[in-house]
Amino acid sequence: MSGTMDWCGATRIVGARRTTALLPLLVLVLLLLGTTPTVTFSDAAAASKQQQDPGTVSFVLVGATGNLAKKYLFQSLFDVFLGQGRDDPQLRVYAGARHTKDKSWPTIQQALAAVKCRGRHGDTLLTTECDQLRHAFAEHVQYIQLKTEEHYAALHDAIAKHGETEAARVFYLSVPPSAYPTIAHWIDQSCRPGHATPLRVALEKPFGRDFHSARELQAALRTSLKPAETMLVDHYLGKRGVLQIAEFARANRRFVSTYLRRKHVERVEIVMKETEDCSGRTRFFDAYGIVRDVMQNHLTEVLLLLAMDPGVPVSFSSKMPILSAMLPAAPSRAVLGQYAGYRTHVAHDHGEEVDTKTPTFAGVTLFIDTPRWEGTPFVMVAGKRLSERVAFARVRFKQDTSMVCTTEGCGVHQIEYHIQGHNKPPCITFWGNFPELVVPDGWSVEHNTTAHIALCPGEDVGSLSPYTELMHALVVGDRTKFVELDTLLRSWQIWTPLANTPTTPRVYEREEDVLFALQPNGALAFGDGTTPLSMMTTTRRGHTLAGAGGAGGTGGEDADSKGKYGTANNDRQEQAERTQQQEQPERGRHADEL
Ligand SMILES: O=P(O)(O)OC[C@H]1O[C@@H](O)[C@H](O)[C@@H](O)[C@@H]1O
Repeated sequence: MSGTMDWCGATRIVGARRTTALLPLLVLVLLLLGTTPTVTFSDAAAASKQQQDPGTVSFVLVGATGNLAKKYLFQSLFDVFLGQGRDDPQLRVYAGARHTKDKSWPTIQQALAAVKCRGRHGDTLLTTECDQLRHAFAEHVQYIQLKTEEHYAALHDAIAKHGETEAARVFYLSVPPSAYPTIAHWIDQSCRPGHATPLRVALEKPFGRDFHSARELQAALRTSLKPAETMLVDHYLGKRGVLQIAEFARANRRFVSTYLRRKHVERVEIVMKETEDCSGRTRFFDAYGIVRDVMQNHLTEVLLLLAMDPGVPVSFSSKMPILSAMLPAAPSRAVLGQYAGYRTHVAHDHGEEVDTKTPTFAGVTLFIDTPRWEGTPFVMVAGKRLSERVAFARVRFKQDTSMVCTTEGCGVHQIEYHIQGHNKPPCITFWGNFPELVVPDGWSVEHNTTAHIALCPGEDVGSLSPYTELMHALVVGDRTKFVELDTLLRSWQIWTPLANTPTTPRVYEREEDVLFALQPNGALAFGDGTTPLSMMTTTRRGHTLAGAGGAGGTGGEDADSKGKYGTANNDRQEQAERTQQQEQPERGRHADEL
């Protein structure tokens, strides 16, 4: 049920009840118009047969002995398995790797034995019940060697042998991207399902390292797979904190389209800070750098969700107009840094000194040339070995905007979309005098002081980890949580000018060394290490963008302060604890690093 909330926090229930009341009227109108579809006996029989047999989803995990599979994919498949109802297609998992079964199977068995019962369907189970389910899941997993085309043909036969109605055939390629074209070719030639069964092939990042390499990879795949058959994974699209952006906008279309636009917004900040360094993974990282590693993909997706028209569903058609209107990321509007010690890590991983200029930190201003956003800076910040692990997006409003000023004056007025960090569940926090907000279905309202309010998404089935969300989406065929090849290419077009321009990054010992300021023309400039400048601070008051006015960076401080979640009920507390567990950073999670 939706509710609207005025600024003082009074919630009035609207929406759902009104829709229910209108239903009989709608049916009557349809009947009078004669538009009700006629259901024949055979349709009904077919429908009921279909209802009885939802079929089986064949889920082929290619690279099943790799890190990603061990750490995330088997667990997420188990989460999906636990959440399945009687009407859902059953899951049959084919775990594939290049070696023979006797070599690979022990690793897979270990991964299967380690899966946990968690989430709404798992948390309340007794140990014995969980053991039984783990066992039942393992029964649904079978090993298949996948090294040659013949192996793919054998897989095809093995699937057919079960004689089940195949609801979908899914391949998850957790292998180095250089192997994608060959595997896609083998799938196309020897392991395609019948015409009635959809084929979905999920591909991990990195997909290219610039526009040209991504286009080449796309062309190589297009000879084997149709665009509708490829689903590009960006695990940020499975994060609760990212999913909430579009959910909020959907329920608050009027608010978003009225106030989240250049007239009111001073700037938008998208920040992802990590405490981890790159030691042990510079063989991958040094060839990519922070811009390619997280900005071109994760943070661009967050930007798109914030900037897109709230009235349309998340899809190619909602993202592409924004991407098409984005100006290329220009070196003149960027600051780049490299943490001190990075070269030592590279030398250690490569076994020799390398004169590397790869950035491990970047701040970049982007502009979207549309009537809604023209001239509004979207400032992205990402970096390794910084002071805290946190990710958020923040909309800062102009100080002269009446809608964000109260009779007491204009303080800091902003909306912060918390994605992760600070051991807090994802919520959207509002500072300022905002007009009516709609509380989306299943969300809760958290009050702190009269000045702050947060809308928090409820816990959804499948929202345990981003990979669970994505696995579920793959099984049901929900493309909205994946990246389309064409939008990816456009994103590379935007980022390639910056990613491919040689630069000398500023070496930083501490985060203070890379604080920067936004100039009126959108350019960014580093400070001298003592002047408080940056918007990337979430925990300290007083750090502000030069020239932006007002105290910056108050979001985290207030949200962290005592009492913010002090009234939280147990559910939310548990959710925070789970968030904490998930927030342990992972190293080398992607296919390239297996
Ligand atoms: O924020 P998360 O979920 O830990 O993801 C961040 C990671 O995302 C990956 O895509 C990058 O390759 C890593 O460098 C980065 O650390």
